[in-house]
Amino acid sequence: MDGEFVTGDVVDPHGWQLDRYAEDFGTLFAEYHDIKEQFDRALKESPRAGEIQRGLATMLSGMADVGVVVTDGNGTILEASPATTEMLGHEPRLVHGCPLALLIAEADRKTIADLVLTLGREATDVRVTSIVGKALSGRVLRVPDPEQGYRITWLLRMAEAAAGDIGQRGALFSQLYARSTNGILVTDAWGTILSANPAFTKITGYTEAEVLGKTPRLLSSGRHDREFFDRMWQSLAENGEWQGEIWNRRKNGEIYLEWLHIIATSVDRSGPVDYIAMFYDVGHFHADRDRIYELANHDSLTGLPNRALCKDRLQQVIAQARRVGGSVGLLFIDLDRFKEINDTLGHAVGDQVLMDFSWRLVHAVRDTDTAARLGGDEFVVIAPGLANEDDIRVVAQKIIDSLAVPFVIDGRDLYVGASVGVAVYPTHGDSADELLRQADTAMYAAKGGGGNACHFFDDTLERRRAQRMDIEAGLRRALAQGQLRLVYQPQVAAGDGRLVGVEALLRWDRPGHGVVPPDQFIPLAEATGLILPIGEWVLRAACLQLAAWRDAGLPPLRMAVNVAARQLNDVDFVSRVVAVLEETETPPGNLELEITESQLMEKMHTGLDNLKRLRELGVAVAVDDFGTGYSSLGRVQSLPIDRIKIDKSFVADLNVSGDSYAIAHAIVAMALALRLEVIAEGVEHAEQAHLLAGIQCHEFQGYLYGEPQPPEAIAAMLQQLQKGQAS
Ligand SMILES: Nc1nc2c(ncn2[C@@H]2O[C@H](COP(=O)(O)O[C@H]3[C@@H](O)[C@H](n4cnc5c(=O)[nH]c(N)nc54)O[C@@H]3COP(=O)(O)O)[C@@H](O)[C@H]2O)c(=O)[nH]1
Repeated sequence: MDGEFVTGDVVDPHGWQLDRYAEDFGTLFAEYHDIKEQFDRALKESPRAGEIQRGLATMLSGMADVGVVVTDGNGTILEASPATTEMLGHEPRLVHGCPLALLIAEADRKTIADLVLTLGREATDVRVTSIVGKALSGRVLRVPDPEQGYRITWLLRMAEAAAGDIGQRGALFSQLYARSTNGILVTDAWGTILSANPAFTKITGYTEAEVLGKTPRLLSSGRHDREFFDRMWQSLAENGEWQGEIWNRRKNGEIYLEWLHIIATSVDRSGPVDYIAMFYDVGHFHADRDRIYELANHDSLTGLPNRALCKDRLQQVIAQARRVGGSVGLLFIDLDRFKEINDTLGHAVGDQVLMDFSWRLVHAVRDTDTAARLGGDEFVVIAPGLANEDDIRVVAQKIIDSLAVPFVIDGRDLYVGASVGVAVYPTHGDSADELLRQADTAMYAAKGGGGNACHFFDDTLERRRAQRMDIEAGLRRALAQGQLRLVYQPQVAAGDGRLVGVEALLRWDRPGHGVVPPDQFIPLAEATGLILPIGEWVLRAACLQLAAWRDAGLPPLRMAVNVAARQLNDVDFVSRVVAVLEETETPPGNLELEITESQLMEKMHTGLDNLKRLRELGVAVAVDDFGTGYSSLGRVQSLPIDRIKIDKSFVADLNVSGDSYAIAHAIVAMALALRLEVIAEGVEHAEQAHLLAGIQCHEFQGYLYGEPQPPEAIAAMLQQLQKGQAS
């Protein structure tokens, strides 16, 4: 009867209907029941059925720690006691009809098979590991059976922990298995779930009991196609493992993403393998990752792509254009007067303007274009396929026009403009960096022309940009290497030509370039912010010079120092000036700050506030280049100033019947009315001085009285003055 079940079905213990051991648990369960029913029927039909059942029942009852498994001569399980559940990973009723070898770990299956084939009448000791990793030790008995030839009774016990290291390690692994936050699932070679740990339940919502005997397919989300699983199985077959992200479905229907690592446990690839699947829910990692990606690639204020993503997109569209011989238009946008808004109304208002503008920008361009914020008030638009100058100008004009309507923030109408620089791939550059640089250069040209305009890149701009960069780099070194110095131009009283003050004027002794005049580098220093350290250096150097003359016993002198807009609007300006005055022991009344009329015409809250505070401290304020900015009388009246400097352009062509004379006259009259002092600059000829004195101009400055000169020359003049006063 070997190999033949009582009903006539052929049951091979080593090839036990494996093809029927279907993946699907339902089928599997049905098969077990089929077999069990057949066995039960066979028992009922047997004349000794009652005796057998009674014997089994007696033997199996009350053996809580000893598992008893009865197999036929082929090793097919006929009966199993309740205690085997934990050892073999299945309830006794589920293992009926199953070859015992299949419930034993791969490595020990041969031991079981050999025992079944060779077992004599003597009891034999056995030590194996079950499929669910339980170390088992016990005794095997061959019991004669008149009907079946013989039966084999396996008396199994879980191996004691004291049995050695393996036991201890087993205990550790058990803990790991039970307490791991990773879900762990063990399946046999056919995917039947043999065990699942508590974390599995926590993640999927299924208890172990609910999944035992089923396949992992019950977790399927349906999101992966056949190729996905083909690749997984291929990797398992070739490498013995697979890992990756997989969408699965929880018991409550929710789909989630897990990181899954499957290991094939077979050492010997020739036989069937078991699989251990370990996984964890990576949903929250993904949420974090998405957030990190968002932060890394998008501007947090406007939500637009940031510089990094912009560059990435630009590289992509350039690569695409290169492949198909296409083009890419790049528009570099810088807001005009934005800084003023930021400085005067604060950053919250500035931020609102930037947010509103980004919205307008996105709506001014096509969906296929990318609008990005590079930082500050700099934006770009990447327009794939755009190369024609007219077409690009249309886009640029739309952007400029979008700003025609004011931003209404906190009930205030705020107007900003836009300077747009354009560079085109491949005409102006063939890399993202180059194109961005060229468009930036073109933007500067648009801004230099007064703003609210579009300018295309050309080679002249590139040369000018290179020059600018050269000056900027040189200027940084100049400050550090002491290449800056001050010269001083006399200011004299109109009545007697007495020296009353000097204007400190900056010079840069640039190695290899000679003396660089300030108007060649001050605008750049302002644009780059270098004016702040440079301006502070000038202020300190001028005050130190005053101290040196004072220490030399020379009479006190007014020192006029030019202040750039950026300095004046710096919130720390007052404290910096005060610190220098204290440090150099300069009386505030000896210092005069020169600001241009155009600076005063700008709406500068911080700047005006700074001036007021400094005047309260005793520092004088003069308005430079007066007459060029068309200030109204009312405006001048409200300003915290002491002196007006008539611009040298009016002085240059002064004659009694000319416009300049009329303007100079009006300026002096206004100044006198407002009780302001007046100094005329650029006085080169005695005739000019004569005419200016005639209209009651108080002081003169110009080549007629002395060019800007080194401190020693001024010291000599002061000595003369001293002598004159003494005699
Ligand atoms: N922010 C700062 N600006 C500064 C500083 N030092 C100078 N400057 C500004 O640079 C501009 C050019 O200055 P500079 O080349 O020194 O020219 C000055 C005089 O040399 C020139 N001048 C004086 N008298 C005459 C004259 O009779 N004829 C004539 N053609 N030129 C003359 O005028 C310049 C002084 O101008 P102003 O300041 O307006 O009184 C100039 O705008 C400087 O302000 C600095 O440290 N910081």
